[in-house]
Parts: sequence; structure tokens; C-alpha cells
Amino acid sequence: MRKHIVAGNWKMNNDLAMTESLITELKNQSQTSNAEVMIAPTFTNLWHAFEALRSSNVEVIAQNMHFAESGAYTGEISAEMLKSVGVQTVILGHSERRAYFNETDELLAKKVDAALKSNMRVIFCFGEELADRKAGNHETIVGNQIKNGLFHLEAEAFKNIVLAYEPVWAIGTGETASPEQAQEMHAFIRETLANKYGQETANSVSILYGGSVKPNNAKEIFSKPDVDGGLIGGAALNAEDFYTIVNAF
Ligand SMILES: O=C[C@H](O)COP(=O)(O)O
Repeated sequence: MRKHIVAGNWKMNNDLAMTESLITELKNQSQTSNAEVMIAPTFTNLWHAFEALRSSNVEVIAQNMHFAESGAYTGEISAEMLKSVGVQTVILGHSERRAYFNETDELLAKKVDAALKSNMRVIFCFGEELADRKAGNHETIVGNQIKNGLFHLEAEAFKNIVLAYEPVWAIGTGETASPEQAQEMHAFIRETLANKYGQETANSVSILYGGSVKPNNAKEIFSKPDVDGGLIGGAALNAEDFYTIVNAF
């Protein structure tokens, strides 16, 4: 049975004081939920968040990492450094990393390998741009992002992989994919996995949807059979909104 997951990606928001106060609010909201709950603060706030949420059911995860173990990579963070502050899961391949930091499929494959080698769990993101969707190329684009980033792995590795489909045109725009569009793409993603690794592996992988998920649309999106959770941006910056989304499961 695959897991339901709701992960809040704080992106480059919240300094230490704001992190402290949002975590206090999250703890006030926090209760038993039907989904695994995660938050991804900025690197500088990971340790504080980990300590503050140590005895809660909220996992603190990272937004990115480098593929190398250490070395002359100014400004970068390794898997082992993340693990040393309690982080066990990392988001890789977010469309903002791909677009603004030139992260290619090839680079992402190396990052995935490095994270898995350090026994971390990966939330691997991908998604098409508006022009691809309009041209009807969305499945080809997404299929290639998955193949190029992940298909060098053995089936076994997918125990530690979560997928996140985020259509770029729906991120931070207020425009969501319709629940039907999300389901259609998630079913395609699962079929792509099944064709390579078999149905059992495909059925075991959680596929999250991201892109303007809000308290008022989460329930409908999460009701779709192949949508196993959400990667939440803007709405994760408000504890009440975030938990309304978590509790949509
Ligand atoms: O990582 C989260 C996604 O980019 C979604 O962001 P959003 O909910 O603000 O559209």
C-alpha cells in the first residue's frame, strides 16, 4: 500500500524568527493525519526545524543538495551534511532548480544516485511547461524527464523514491491542473514506471501533485486514484491552510 504524503516546500521564504513562529503554529495544528507530513525549510533553518519538530510527526526535509560528498563546491551542501542535521529526505529536480539553476536530467541523475547512496529518500520533481502542454507534448516531456533522471536505477531503488508531478504552468500561478488532468498524467507516469519495472513496483511508488494546491481544491485533487499526495508551495507558508490540505486525506 503506497503512502499518502503532503510536503510543504517553503522555497526561499522564512528567516529564523519566521521559521520558529510557523513551526509553533504547525505544532498547534498538528494532529493525527492520514498522510505523512513534511516541511522543507531553507538550509540555514534545517537544524532548528529538526530540533523543534523532533517529537512531532512532521519530517524536516531539504529542498536540494549537491551530488559530491565534499570538496571545492562553494555554496553547496552534500547529502551527508544534510543527514548530520537530521534530514533523511531531499527534493530534487524542482522546476525552479531546472529553470533558474540549469539543472539538467544528467545532473539530476547524479544527485539521485548520491542521495540514494547516502540512504536518503528522494522526492523527484518534473513537469511540463505551458508551451509543451499547448503543443500536446506534455507526456513526452514528462516521460523523458523520468527516464533520463531515474531509469538507470534498479527497481529496488524505488523504495526510496517519491515522484512529484508539477506542471510548471500551475506553480505559484493560482492555476491548477484540473483533477482530471492530474489523474491523467499520474496514470501515465505509473504506466511509464510499470512498463520499465513492472506493475508491482509502479503501484508501490507515491506520486504527488504540485501546483497551486490550496485548501479549497486539495480534497478533489487528492480524491483521484493515482494522486498520492501533494507538494505544496504557497499554501505551506500558512499553518492552517497547510493542515487543511494535509487533512484533505
Ligand atoms: O514545490 C511546490 C510547488 O512548486 C508548488 O508551488 P505552489 O503551491 O506555490 O504553486
